[in-house]
Amino acid sequence: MNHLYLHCRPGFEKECAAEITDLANEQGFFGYSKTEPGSALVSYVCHEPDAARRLIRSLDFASLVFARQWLAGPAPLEGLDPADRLTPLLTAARELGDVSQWWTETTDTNEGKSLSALSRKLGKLFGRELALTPASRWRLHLLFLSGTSVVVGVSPTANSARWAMGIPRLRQPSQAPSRATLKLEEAWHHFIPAEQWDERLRGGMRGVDLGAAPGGWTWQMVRRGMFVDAVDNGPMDQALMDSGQVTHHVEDGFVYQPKKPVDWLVCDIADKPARVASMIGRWAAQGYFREAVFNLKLPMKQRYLEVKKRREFLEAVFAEYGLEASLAFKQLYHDREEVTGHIRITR
Ligand SMILES: C[S@@+](CC[C@H](N)C(=O)[O-])C[C@H]1O[C@@H](n2cnc3c(N)ncnc32)[C@H](O)[C@@H]1O
Repeated sequence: MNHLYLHCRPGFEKECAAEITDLANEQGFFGYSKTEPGSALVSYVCHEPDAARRLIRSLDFASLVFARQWLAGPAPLEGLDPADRLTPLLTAARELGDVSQWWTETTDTNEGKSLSALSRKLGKLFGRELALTPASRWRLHLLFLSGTSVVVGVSPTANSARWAMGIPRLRQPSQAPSRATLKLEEAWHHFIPAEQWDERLRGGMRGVDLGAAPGGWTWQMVRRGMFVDAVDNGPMDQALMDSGQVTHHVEDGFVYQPKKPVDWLVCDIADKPARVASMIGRWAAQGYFREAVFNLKLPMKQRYLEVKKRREFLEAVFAEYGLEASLAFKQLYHDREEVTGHIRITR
């Protein structure tokens, strides 16, 4: 197996391909990326015949910005006979060794949506035949590219997204003041392990939300029992203000300073990525927060390079101020022309 397949947001294939090529090369894996604009899928084909499984183990999935999910496998099975697709799928799956679970997937495209009924139907039949090994650290993916072409691959359960296609099934909470609320919820799911939520998203914590109106992100913090300073010239949702846990500051988020350090800084201001990163860097240098989630709106061109530059900038700030911090970026499912950053200061 020499293919590494990466799901991404449609329209971001170029970024996803550039990123995997760089990261694979850094680890000494050589190959080439294949993709089509709008396909929501990138294949990185390793020159060495059996390298994909080693590659998916040596890279840290969390370090990829533009990949939502990934799997390693051989070239796609093509020309499947609609009269019996199951037999070749099972044969290909068994060749990949023990797995503890399996998923059917499509790409995140209209074509993918049109295949979801078929993939579910075949998946049911497949699941009855495939024996699982609960102790295995591998998961099987059946990625339907068309009715007759399927990728059969595997991903390490501990080094991949927790959701099929990397798409979390989050429900829009009916009381939340905006749809943007799901961006912060997804960010927390992505960046904070479930078993650490009670410690890192605790009631009584203090948060600042820059660019808060109408309050979708503030609402998430309030729901966790936090007290929030919400900074925005625009109006905040009244029911949220009635919670008594929110103070609205009608101020410029780039100028606002907290009176005391806070546990959480979140920022959803749509502005130049360099301006947002520089403000986040200043807050970090001054020790104003312990964890931060922020959005960087990406320009139309050089989006991969832009994220790289912002990462380097923030890492330079951490080094200059002697901060121990983890920094990660991800283009989340609920992100559009943007990526979400996360910082955790550990010392
Ligand atoms: C995408 S909306 C935020 C949505 C919010 N996160 C939610 O979940 O409801 C961006 C907000 O940033 C605010 N904004 C833009 N520039 C700002 C600035 N310099 N300071 C503070 N807020 C700003 C806008 O008024 C707008 O309400």
